[in-house]
Amino acid sequence: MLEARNLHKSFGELVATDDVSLEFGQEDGELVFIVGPNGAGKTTFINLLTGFLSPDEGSIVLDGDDITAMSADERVDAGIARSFQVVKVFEEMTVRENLRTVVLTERGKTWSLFSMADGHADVERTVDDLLSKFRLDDAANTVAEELPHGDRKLLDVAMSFGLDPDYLLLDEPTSGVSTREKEYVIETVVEVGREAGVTTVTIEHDMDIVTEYADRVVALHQGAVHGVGPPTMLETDDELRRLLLGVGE
Ligand SMILES: Nc1ncnc2c1ncn2[C@@H]1O[C@H](COP(=O)(O)OP(=O)(O)OP(=O)(O)O)[C@@H](O)[C@H]1O
Repeated sequence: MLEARNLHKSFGELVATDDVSLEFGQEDGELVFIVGPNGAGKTTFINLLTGFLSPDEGSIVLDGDDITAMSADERVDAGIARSFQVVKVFEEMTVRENLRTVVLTERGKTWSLFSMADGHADVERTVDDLLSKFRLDDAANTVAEELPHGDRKLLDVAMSFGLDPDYLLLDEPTSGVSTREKEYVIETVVEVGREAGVTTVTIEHDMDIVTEYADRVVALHQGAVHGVGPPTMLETDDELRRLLLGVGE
C-alpha cells in the first residue's frame, strides 16, 4: 500500500498541498482518478508521491516503510512509476527503440542473470508484449516525433509501464488528445492497468472519462482533499460540481 500521511507543500506563501492523507493500493488494479480545478494541487501531489518534490511536512509510506527521503529513481525501483503531462519520449527514436531503452533500464538490475543472447531475446519479447498491450504494433517502427498525439501518449504511458511498477501515476494522459482519440487512449491504459493488477492514479479533467472508468475519485481543492468516493460523487456533490465548473475560482 502507498500512503500519503499529512503531506504539506508550500511555494512561498502559496499552499499547494494542505495536510493531504490518502491511501492507494488496497485493491490490486484499482483505478483512482484525481480531479479538481486548475491549481488545486493535483500535479504537486503526484510530484510528492514520486519524489520529484519533497514535502515540507508529512511522510510517504510504501508497504509500511517510510520512503519520504527516497529519490525519484529509487522510488521507480521500489515500484512507483509516473508519466508527465507533457510527453517525455525520445523523439528521434522509433517506438520500439523507445520501449527497448526502458526495458533495458528495468532489466539492468538483473542483466547478469542472463546470457547475452537469452537476455536480448527476453528484452525483445517484453518490448513486443508492451507494443501489443498498448496497441502500438503498427507504429513499432515509426519515429516518435511522427506519431499521432494519442499514440505518443500511449507510448509515454507504455514507457512508464515498462518499468514494471506496482503503482502507476499518470498526469493527464488524455491532455491535448483529440476527443476522437481520448476514449481509445484511456481505454487502453485502463485495460492494461487492470489486467496487470497495477494500481493507477490518474489526473483527469474530462469528467465523462472519470465517471466511466474510476473505481474511486479523489477530489482536491486549494491543496486539500475535498472528498474521496465513488464516481457518483461527481453527480451528488454540488459543491464539487461547482468547483469543477470553475465557478468562483
Ligand atoms: N514549482 C512551483 N513553484 C511555485 N508555484 C508552484 C510550483 N508548482 C506548482 N505551483 C503552484 O501550486 C499550485 C498547485 O499547482 P499544481 O500544478 O499542483 O495544480 P494542478 O491541480 O495540477 O493544476 P492544473 O490542473 O492546472 O494542472 C498552483 O497555484 C501552482 O501555480
